[in-house]
Amino acid sequence: MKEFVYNGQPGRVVFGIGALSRLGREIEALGARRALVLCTPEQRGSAERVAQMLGGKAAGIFDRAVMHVPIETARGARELARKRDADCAVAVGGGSTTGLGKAIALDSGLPILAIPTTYAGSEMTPIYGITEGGLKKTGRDAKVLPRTVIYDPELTLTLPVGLSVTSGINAIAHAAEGLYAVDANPVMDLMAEEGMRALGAALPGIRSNAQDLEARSQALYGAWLCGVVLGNVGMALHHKLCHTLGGSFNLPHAETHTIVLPHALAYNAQAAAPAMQRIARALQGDSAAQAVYDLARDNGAPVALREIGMQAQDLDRACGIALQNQYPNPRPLEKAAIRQLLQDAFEGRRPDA
Ligand SMILES: NC(=O)C1=CN([C@@H]2O[C@H](COP(=O)(O)OP(=O)(O)OC[C@H]3O[C@@H](n4cnc5c(N)ncnc54)[C@H](O)[C@@H]3O)[C@@H](O)[C@H]2O)C=CC1
Ligand SMILES: O=C(O)/C=C\C(=O)CC(=O)O
Repeated sequence: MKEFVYNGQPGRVVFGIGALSRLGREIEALGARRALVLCTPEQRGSAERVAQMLGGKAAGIFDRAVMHVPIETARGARELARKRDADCAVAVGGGSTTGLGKAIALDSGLPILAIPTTYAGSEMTPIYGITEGGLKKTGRDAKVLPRTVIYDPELTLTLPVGLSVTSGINAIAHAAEGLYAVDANPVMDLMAEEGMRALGAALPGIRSNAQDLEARSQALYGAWLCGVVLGNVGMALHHKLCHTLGGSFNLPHAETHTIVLPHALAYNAQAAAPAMQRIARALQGDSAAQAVYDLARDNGAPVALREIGMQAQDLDRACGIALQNQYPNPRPLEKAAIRQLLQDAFEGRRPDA
């Protein structure tokens, strides 16, 4: 076995159908008295329910979370937290809402209680992202890691099937790249494989019945494990490509991950063979790249960048940006091969192996 370093990350997880009912006790355990509730405009109803459960401990609702945390939104939320004398942020929603909570925590150190409603996994990471002047900056800081996470599968029943599938594959991407990360370790490998297995089994169940609570529970459990992997080890080519396509071409986050992952895995297939075997085993396929592609296609997800708004004339520029500030990757980044990868993803070709 290779030498490795494992950093345990503090954080309390409460998991189960109906777990939201424990909110009051969890706020008390954090020692909080005034919690600011965060959400997207679309999830205002869930935030109101949460605020009602908090009763006198609710410091208000900030309902302007959007993707990639624009600095103006972060400033608005920080200002409201100060005005209302909040000593805790409760983020109810997906990665955008958790990300807003992180922007507050980064500034003030306020603890976050996260209630995830997608499979993005941000609640398990010390990674934050803030967008200013059209540029998204990401970083790691222990103080943005949520202190408590309540996973209640009932809250995911309303997540549309399409987004459930792509968000689940966003989570799978964290685990897949964690297996070939420069700082991979055997503990994260176990979580990565189990997380992918749970999601790979759950997504077809959700597709056939979005109200299937057992499938929803499996998916959320898988998302948790995959999020832990993202929070513990570094990411590689796939995440770099998705950050390029999302950040510079405004492509939707989960869909972009879903489309790019098979091609990033095909690119790394020879250089990271043991990781590929584990991914294929977890998803019950013969090849990692094809198994991810089939999971997306067979469950109605987009498989081509051109389906989600990418323009053919932007592929050269995307390739150029992806080659700058490279993340460590098992196979060196070769310009012609990366350009071909983007072409394949643009057209939605099923990888050969
Ligand atoms: N820092 C980190 O570790 C990570 C950050 N992210 C960030 O998170 C953002 C993407 O987060 P996502 O969760 O993919 O999307 P999101 O949080 O933007 O949610 C997408 C849409 O789905 C709605 N929604 C969420 N849960 C729902 C539910 N249960 N029922 C009905 N509607 C629901 C939201 O209101 C929103 O309109 C990106 O900005 C990405 O960069 C994603 C993963 C990890
Ligand atoms: O952009 C961020 O907030 C940081 C990480 C991610 O979005 C992870 C991902 O690409 O899913």
